[in-house]
Amino acid sequence: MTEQTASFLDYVRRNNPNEPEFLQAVHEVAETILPYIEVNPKYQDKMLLERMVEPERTIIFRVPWVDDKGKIQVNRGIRVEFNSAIGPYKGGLRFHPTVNLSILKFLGFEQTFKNSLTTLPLGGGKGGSDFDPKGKSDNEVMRFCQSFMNELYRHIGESTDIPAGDIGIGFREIGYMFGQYKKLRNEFTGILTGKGLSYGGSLIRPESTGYGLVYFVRSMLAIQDETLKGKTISISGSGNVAQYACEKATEFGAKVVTMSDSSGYIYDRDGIDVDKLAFIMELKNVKRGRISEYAETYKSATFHEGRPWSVKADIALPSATQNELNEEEAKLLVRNNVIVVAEGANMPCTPEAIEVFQKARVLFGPGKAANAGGVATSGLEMSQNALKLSWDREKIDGKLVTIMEDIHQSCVTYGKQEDGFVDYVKGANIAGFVKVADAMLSQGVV
Ligand SMILES: NC(=O)C1=CN([C@@H]2O[C@H](COP(=O)(O)OP(=O)(O)OC[C@H]3O[C@@H](n4cnc5c(N)ncnc54)[C@H](OP(=O)(O)O)[C@@H]3O)[C@@H](O)[C@H]2O)C=CC1
Ligand SMILES: O=C(O)CCC(=O)C(=O)O
Repeated sequence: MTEQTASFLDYVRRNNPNEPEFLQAVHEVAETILPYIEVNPKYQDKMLLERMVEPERTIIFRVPWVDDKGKIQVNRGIRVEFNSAIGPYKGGLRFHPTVNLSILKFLGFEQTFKNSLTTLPLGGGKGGSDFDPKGKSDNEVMRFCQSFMNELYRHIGESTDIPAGDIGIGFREIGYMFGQYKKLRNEFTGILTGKGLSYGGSLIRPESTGYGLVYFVRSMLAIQDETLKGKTISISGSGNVAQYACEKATEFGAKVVTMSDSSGYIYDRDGIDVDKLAFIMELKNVKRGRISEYAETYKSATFHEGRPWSVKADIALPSATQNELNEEEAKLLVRNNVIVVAEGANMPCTPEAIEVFQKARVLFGPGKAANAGGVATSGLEMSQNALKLSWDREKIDGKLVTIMEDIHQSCVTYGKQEDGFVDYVKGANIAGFVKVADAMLSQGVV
């Protein structure tokens, strides 16, 4: 680490004590952006990174609700409106007991760069609550979502801030929040993305993060003259991103052998085919069950505690949560000859794990590039809402493919080393930074 980076990180640490995830995300960006600023006079002495690490606004609020026993419960709601230089704040909401300011700030900071990479006019934001939807009845989830929106509605709008889903939020939660917003404002506008098709949602949005991830991996492999056909893939998570990454990878001829949840992972030596994936979708999205039930149903599969990274695979797609793949697990993957690791989740690999991959010359796709297909398709949902029309699947999927290929090209442009190896971390950070920085310079000190 250079002296300049160390001193910048000291400054960020002092201003944001007890926020380890936020500091981790800033560290990764600072290591590539500060040297870039150093050789680009246009960006010097403008305090650009200092401004970018400070959210434009953070809203913290009480979310009281009544459970099915008539008892009053209280959770905390947060929305971090990080950066609006290139468009209105855009980013998901997460409902999970681990949610805190550090996690939402790391997500909002990353989102700013990711949204810039999509080429769409989207600023960065993130929000959520420490509410745990797991084990709650539909009515409890509805009452919580309504209470959450009772405060959030003041701060969002189709040209201001447009939240969406993330961990713990699917169609059900988006629907309840949309309904409450409409009731409070008496207006039908696209203030959330990831909506149901019957009230302004977009085709392909549910599939887009997982599909986009696989399109990105296809581009990474293509520059090595490789394809997905016949590759073995290890995926973590069994939620939205993991499910559709599995679907598209299988369609492209790969064999997905693992999926997981917070209780452990399943290994299916024959691969998770279309029918088995349909079982997982029903299990996770409708029955809200545990992944271990897969191994009770399919003889080719076994259930294990822990995480799937000891399983031999050509490609690893961590798609559950932050810091779910550490240095030791990275070494295991490298020992098993992994050739590509691409992040479906946000920051799933620890900095030490990333170093292991890069030293071993494993192609490593950071989340802000590899999982940008979700927010990009949210941008397409916003366009359709503004135009008051709906595009068909082919059109949206075609745009998603183009966006992911463009993001990949931006990473290559800014990240290709002299020996031809592509440092996707550097490429994604610089490409994301340049557009936001240029807009901030044009708009003055605001
Ligand atoms: N949805 C989207 O469009 C996008 C999502 N992402 C990122 O992708 C990741 C997954 O999101 P998504 O699929 O939407 O979320 P879901 O809620 O649909 O699924 C999350 C999955 O991760 C597992 N998980 C959550 N926390 C942990 C944990 N601490 N340890 C192990 N497993 C865990 C869950 O298991 P369990 O059921 O046991 O909790 C579940 O299988 C997140 O990092 C999110 O930020 C990134 C871009 C867009
Ligand atoms: O679609 C969106 O706005 C949110 C996507 C998201 O939260 C993410 O990219 O991490």
